Amino acid sequence: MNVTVMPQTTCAVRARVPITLERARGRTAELVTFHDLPDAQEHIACVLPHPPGTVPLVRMHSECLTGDMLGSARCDCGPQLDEALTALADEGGVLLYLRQEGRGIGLYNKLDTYVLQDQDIDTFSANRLIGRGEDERDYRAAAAMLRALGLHRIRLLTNNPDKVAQLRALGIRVEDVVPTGVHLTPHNARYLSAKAGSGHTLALLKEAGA
Ligand SMILES: Nc1nc2c(ncn2[C@@H]2O[C@H](COP(=O)(O)OP(=O)(O)OP(=O)(O)O)[C@@H](O)[C@H]2O)c(=O)[nH]1
Ligand SMILES: [Zn+2]
Repeated sequence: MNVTVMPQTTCAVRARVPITLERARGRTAELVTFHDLPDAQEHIACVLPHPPGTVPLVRMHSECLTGDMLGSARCDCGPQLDEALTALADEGGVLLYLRQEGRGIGLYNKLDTYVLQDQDIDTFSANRLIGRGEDERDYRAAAAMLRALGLHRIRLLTNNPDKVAQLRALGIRVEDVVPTGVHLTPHNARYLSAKAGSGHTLALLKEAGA
């Protein structure tokens, strides 16, 4: 094994592990692990080199086991992850894969809300009905990871204005916001519609008539 793990007491890079990713056009990325992240979760950064002197593209992707791994059609997470990996393969940048399953409520709770959503309750109201917040995520760990990677200026790939606002409040210079695509299908139309209603910039969704 050729991985050096360096002891640290503040949030810092712990190790960089090269890995070839079929979902990133077969490019080799560095998977970066960290010491002392604020929420003690095992978040990772997936780094693809960007041209020196340019502001890197960053995607903060919240874990969705059902969408990212199983290809669930209920949400747009899987296509968004593929879109991000393809863009990062093309121009370089960083994917922060954040262990914030179910917008922070966890996998089992998310699956419980699916049962409610099948009774015509939207994704945000369903969270409230099980006693949780509509969106429990914060991006302190993401900001710490970016700092540990030496990235203070970024372009952020998202349709979620809250991610931009939180990162800026945490001292990261978000110089540009790059919209993600609108991966609309008959299965996720209600989900995307609820996201648009909660402030996500999904203008194309309206054009698509959902
Ligand atoms: N609680 C809950 N979480 C969900 C549901 N569907 C997907 N998620 C989670 O939502 C997170 C992704 O958040 P989204 O609201 O889809 O998108 P976003 O990350 O806020 O915004 P973008 O950066 O534009 O993609 C992931 O952690 C998913 O696990 C759902 O129905 N209920
Ligand atoms: Zn999802």
